[in-house]
Amino acid sequence: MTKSNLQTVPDSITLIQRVKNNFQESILTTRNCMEELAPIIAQAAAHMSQALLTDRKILICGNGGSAADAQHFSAELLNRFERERPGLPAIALTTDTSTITAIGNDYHFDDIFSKQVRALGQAGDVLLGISTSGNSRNVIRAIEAAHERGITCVALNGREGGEITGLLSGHDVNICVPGSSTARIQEVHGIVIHCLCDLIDYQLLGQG
Ligand SMILES: O=C(CO)[C@@H](O)[C@H](O)[C@H](O)[C@H](O)COP(=O)(O)O
Ligand SMILES: [Zn+2]
Repeated sequence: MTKSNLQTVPDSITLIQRVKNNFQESILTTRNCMEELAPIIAQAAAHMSQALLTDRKILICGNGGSAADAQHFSAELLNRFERERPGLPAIALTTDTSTITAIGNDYHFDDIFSKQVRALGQAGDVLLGISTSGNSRNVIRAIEAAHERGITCVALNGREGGEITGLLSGHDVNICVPGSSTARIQEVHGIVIHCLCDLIDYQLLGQG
């Protein structure tokens, strides 16, 4: 973008008001789904704790900001959250550029997660698939691959849940954040991820 493409810089009052609008929307989106999502998040955390207590693991995938969320969650599990504890087995399927580029190049970008799920997943693991639209093909394929392997799926999605919602079955859990803004949905996803960490630690270690 060149300088001539730029609009005149708005005054700081306008900028401050925009910041406040962002905060306001984020607060509303979060408040609107708290009651509805709390029991669903608890259910997802129970599946994850059960997997971890039986020597299974958590696999996580998503694109863009959700790839960052996948890595955020795996880091909290592998290292620690708020309390001292041994590391917990979790793999963000978004990090190995050699694997991702090889699969994307030789097969299709839609397969970058599903091939890893088939290679690494075991029955009893949990897959956390993150997508604000619920329509990302590579996350959809990862869920299909997880089902083939007897892996429980937790979908962390948004809007009306997209295609992913229709794919879920059995013990799968659908954590769907209503709203139309990807950014606002992602902000709630951040809280959900920290709730999952908190509940997993509580179920594994008891009251801190
Ligand atoms: O973080 C953002 C937007 O806030 C973007 O990087 C966003 O995650 C990407 O456009 C993703 O590809 C969107 O995918 P999804 O959430 O619909 O599955
Ligand atoms: Zn983002």
